[in-house]
Amino acid sequence: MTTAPDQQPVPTAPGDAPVINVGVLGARGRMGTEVVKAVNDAEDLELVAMVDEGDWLFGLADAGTQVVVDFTRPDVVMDNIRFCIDNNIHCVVGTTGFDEDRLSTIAEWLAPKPDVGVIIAPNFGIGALLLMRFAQDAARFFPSVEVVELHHPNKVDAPSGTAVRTARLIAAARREADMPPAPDATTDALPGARGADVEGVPVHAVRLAGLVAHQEVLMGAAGETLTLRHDSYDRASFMPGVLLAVREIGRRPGLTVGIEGLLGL
Ligand SMILES: NC(=O)C1=CN([C@@H]2O[C@H](COP(=O)(O)OP(=O)(O)OC[C@H]3O[C@@H](n4cnc5c(N)ncnc54)[C@H](O)[C@@H]3O)[C@@H](O)[C@H]2O)C=CC1
Ligand SMILES: O=C(O)C1=N[C@H](C(=O)O)C[C@H](O)C1
Repeated sequence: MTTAPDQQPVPTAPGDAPVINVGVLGARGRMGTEVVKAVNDAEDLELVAMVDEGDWLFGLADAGTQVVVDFTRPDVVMDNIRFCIDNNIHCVVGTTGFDEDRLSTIAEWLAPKPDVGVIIAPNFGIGALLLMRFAQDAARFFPSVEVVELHHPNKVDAPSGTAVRTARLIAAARREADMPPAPDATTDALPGARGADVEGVPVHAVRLAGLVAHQEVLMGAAGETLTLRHDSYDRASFMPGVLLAVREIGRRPGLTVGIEGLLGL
């Protein structure tokens, strides 16, 4: 403990840094449960609120939450972010479902709140982020590209947020290199057979018992292919990235998309 100027005791972490009060939204879900464990294990973080469906959001503010971690559902996450911004609570968001419209709306909400931060991260896994970077770098060398994401069967959205972001990054790299559309002579296909079209990159979603979160990027050129693959076998793989975002968000007001910048990638 240290003493603040108003003589209120302020808990401190080892090294005398102030402890960060964390609230978890979606605390009873697969990711939320893991975040609760990770926060409880971190000496510099204090778990002050666990909120799930049906609970009162004001519990977060009442508990003195400084940073919320949201792993809920695409259909409720915008309301949660709005609540956090209105209550001057930083928000680290792993929930999927963000398009340009949603990001612009959040930026508008943040405009009158220059001290509040929102980090939206399609994936907190270091390996997944590296895969995205490698795919971006390799994109201009291969005329053909397809993204395949593979997940547990309880996932509500498809394709995954990570796959959409990966495809968009690849598409941007291809545009920058003035590449033509990938060769594909298909004129006759059952609907869905060629996957979803994300800015010209086909994205395929597999749902399979036994899986957690996996992604492949397949690239092809004359006589060769390159396969990049990442596997999250356990949700613990996302926790270092989540905790990094929680610790950093106070220094990053405004809207941040992806944690690549926090990792120096
Ligand atoms: N960015 C990343 O690295 C990762 C993102 N995700 C994403 O996180 C989200 C959650 O994934 P899971 O934990 O697997 O789902 P889940 O279904 O296990 O958990 C979601 C939880 O949110 C709760 N919830 C629903 N509405 C709520 C509300 N209005 N307020 C508070 N809680 C509410 C549910 O009751 C449930 O406990 C998904 O969008 C998923 O794609 C998942 C893994 C990693
Ligand atoms: O629902 C999941 O499990 C995951 N969701 C995120 C996504 O949609 O990209 C991240 C990771 O793939 C796990």
